Amino acid sequence: MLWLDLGNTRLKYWLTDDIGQIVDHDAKQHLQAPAELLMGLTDRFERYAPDFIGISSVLGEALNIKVTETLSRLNIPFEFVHVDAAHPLMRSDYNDQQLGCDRWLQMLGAVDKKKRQCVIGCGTAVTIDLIDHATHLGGYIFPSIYLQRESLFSGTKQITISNGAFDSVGQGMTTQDAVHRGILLSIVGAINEISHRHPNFEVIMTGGDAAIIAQHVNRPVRLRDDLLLNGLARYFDHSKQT
Ligand SMILES: Nc1ncnc2c1ncn2[C@@H]1O[C@H](COP(=O)(O)OP(=O)(O)OP(=O)(O)O)[C@@H](O)[C@H]1O
Ligand SMILES: CC(C)(CO)[C@@H](O)C(=O)NCCC(=O)O
Ligand SMILES: [K+]
Repeated sequence: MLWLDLGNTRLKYWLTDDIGQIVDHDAKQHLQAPAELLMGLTDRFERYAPDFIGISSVLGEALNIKVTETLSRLNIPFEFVHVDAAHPLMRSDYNDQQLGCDRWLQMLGAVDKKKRQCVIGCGTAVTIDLIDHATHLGGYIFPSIYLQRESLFSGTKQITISNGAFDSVGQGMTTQDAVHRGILLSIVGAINEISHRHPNFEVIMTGGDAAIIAQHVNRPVRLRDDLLLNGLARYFDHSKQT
């Protein structure tokens, strides 16, 4: 199988064998040209001769059409995930026309009907979602630490910070520190507040920035890097059976 995650910043792919083991995986910036990037990867994909391609995309109709055109040339069946708010593994009252499928798949990959869970995705946006015994209760969306820094940079004259490390939530004494620490605190503080309001929820974090953020969260955090892939496998396994 070939699994694709078309995110706002990066395209990720996983090639898995018959027993679900990952045989190849990569993540690449697509610079809003995912179809062109996929074209360059087709040789690699064809070498493994996957029998199916499952796709998560949050890129919108126009780019999805281009991706469809590119994938059609491979002569391998493929399918885009559609959010199903009444999925047997997890129901949701969130507006299913709006819920991002990466966000939904991360939850589907994590959901456990015996638990209360808080699933946090740390990509281009940070998403925080609450799930109570396999019912999605809704959530929050924040700009990532990098998007927040870019917005300060572009919206002010005196803040010219465009790089540096996000490594502390203590107050800063320089612009550099105040910016990085303020931004990191906005996300860490929100997570701490949400987990304070929902004390019995297991906190699960995934995505490129999860480790940076998790360090400062004052609750035990389970870091997982397989949630979206697991969600894709669960989604297509179920759709094959029905
Ligand atoms: N402006 C930036 N400068 C440096 N690194 C960035 C910037 N924007 C994003 N990143 C990196 O991108 C990664 C984002 O995490 P992740 O891989 O989960 O999401 P993504 O692939 O970028 O987002 P999406 O899935 O929405 O495309 C992080 O590792 C972060 O360090
Ligand atoms: C929130 C992001 C950007 C996270 O990648 C994506 O899931 C998305 O575009 N969602 C649509 C908005 C929503 O989930 O309500
Ligand atoms: K947008």
